[in-house]
Amino acid sequence: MAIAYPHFFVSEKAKNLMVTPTTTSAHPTLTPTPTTLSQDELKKIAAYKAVEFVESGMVVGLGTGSTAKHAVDKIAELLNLGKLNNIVGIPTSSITHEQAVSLGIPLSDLNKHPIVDIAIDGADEVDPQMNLVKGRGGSLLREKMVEAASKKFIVIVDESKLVSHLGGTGLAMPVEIVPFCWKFTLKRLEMLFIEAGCVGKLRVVGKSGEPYVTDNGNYIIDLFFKGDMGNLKEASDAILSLAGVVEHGMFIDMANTVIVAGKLGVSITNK
Ligand SMILES: O=C(CO)[C@H](O)[C@H](O)COP(=O)(O)O
Repeated sequence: MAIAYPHFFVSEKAKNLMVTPTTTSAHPTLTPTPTTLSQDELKKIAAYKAVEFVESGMVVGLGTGSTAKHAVDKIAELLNLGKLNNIVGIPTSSITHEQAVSLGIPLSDLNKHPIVDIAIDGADEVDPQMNLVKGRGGSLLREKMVEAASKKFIVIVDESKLVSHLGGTGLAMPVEIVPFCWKFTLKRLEMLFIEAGCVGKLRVVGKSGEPYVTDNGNYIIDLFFKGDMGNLKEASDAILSLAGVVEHGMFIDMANTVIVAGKLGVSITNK
């Protein structure tokens, strides 16, 4: 269950950073009446705020999803206006690659740029310790590679993504696996969390029943928990210990900054 913001998560430090509806000068183009903001407008506010941290000459990890898309759009806009220069983007998925190419953002990869100055990406869940679930959009592996290589990883979310603990929403915790004998891997994943009533489902494309295939040619098993999956680090280690698992969608202790846009304003929390 998503936790209503700002009853938790917004630290005193973050509260001081909240942009109230009256501080229009801080966001001259981003402050319509807060009560009328849609979820997508909140995503855009968080994304635009994150782009303020991007400086000319930086190598920038470009996230994936409907929130990160706004950040990519904004970076392109600032490049076109000459307000940012010499940016190199490292896309975290083929879809973001396509978006960035269409907008004229110069791109590279981790082979050529192994150190990323800043990465900006959305998340599916954010807990009070700034741990994340990512990958409901299917790009968790490249996202994790790029974000692990980043000096600063900024997470951008609307307030609906805030949770008290990961996996407790009953929504999917994605695991990328190799296609070979995927049913066997699915069963082994379920067995790891049998006490938490874990059910795994192969992600499929629409109603076709065809497996969803990631940018890396793999499948995704979505894990659903009835109970608590327990200690995150232990859960992570257990999942990664299974042969056939490529990566999972828990991003533990990776985010440096979380920007949350909610009806009351924007909070920025740094680790
Ligand atoms: O992890 C992701 C994609 O793999 C996305 O960041 C996550 O799913 C959030 O997406 P959105 O911004 O559309 O809510």
